Amino acid sequence: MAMIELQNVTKDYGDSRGIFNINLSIELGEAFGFVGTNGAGKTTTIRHLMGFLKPNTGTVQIKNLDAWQNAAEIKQCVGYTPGEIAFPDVKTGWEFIHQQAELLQLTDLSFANQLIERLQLDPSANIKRMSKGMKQKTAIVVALMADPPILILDEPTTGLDPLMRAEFIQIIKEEKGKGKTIFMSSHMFEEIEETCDKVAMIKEGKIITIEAISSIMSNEHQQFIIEFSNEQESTRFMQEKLDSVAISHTMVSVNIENNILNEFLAILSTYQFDNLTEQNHTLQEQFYHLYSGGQSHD
Ligand SMILES: Nc1ncnc2c1ncn2[C@@H]1O[C@H](COP(=O)(O)OP(=O)(O)OP(=O)(O)O)[C@@H](O)[C@H]1O
Repeated sequence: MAMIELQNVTKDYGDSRGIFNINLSIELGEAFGFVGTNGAGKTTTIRHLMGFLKPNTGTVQIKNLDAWQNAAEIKQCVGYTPGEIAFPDVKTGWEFIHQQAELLQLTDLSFANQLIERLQLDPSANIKRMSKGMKQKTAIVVALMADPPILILDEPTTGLDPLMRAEFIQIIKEEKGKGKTIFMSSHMFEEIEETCDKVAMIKEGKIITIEAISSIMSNEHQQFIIEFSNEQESTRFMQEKLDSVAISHTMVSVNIENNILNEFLAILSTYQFDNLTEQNHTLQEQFYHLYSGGQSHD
């Protein structure tokens, strides 16, 4: 069952800015990562999920409810951290936490207290004087404290130091273990690798790939960087029917399925090259490959 579903969603801000024909489906209990460069369209997509934006075309649904029309109802079952945290007019972290608890009709703050302790947050601090990391921690506590079945997190670890980021990852793993459906954008590839089942990459407002993390990390394909002896050789190699991307005038990144490895090596032996290195299978490597290659997933 899809808990979060976007079908053909477009929000066109003009000048090729916005999001275009977005299709995403996040199943019950799935942790789904969302990555892309600055301005790629992550926050715009997430704001549609929260019913803050109405799409020009297409449908956005959470638990089969229209995200725009049923925004109030949806908020009761979604924990959300915004990309840009702006607190209402409250003095302290505690005041904000209590105010949000009241809105959620939450009387038991024991989980909030556990999170506060684990994230080493001092909620008595003046909210206006809080550092970016402290504000982020406060937003995380509020998003998670009512134990909602769906978490929508827009770059939740921005501003957290490495220790706190590790603690956050642990918390998210535990939330996933409870069966939560999680949609999380991030610039941190490792945290998506560690927590998510699937990842979608967005580039210039369009989804360029959706893949299982396990398949990205698997050894079904290999990624090589070849440094050719000169530009002519690299240009000639780019004509081969292989999944290649030029990194520089003489360097090429190539994705090779294991079953054509021998064929690839035979082809390569007809070229002059100075260096051949195998890359690790990581989300970061996949991201660079697709971003420079510009594959589309319409
Ligand atoms: N209200 C708006 N009016 C006009 N353009 C907008 C508006 N909101 C966003 N955009 C543009 O839409 C594009 C996508 O922006 P968005 O904030 O969704 O990107 P992002 O992937 O979240 O980026 P970042 O990683 O920097 O947070 C950008 O080109 C942005 O300038």
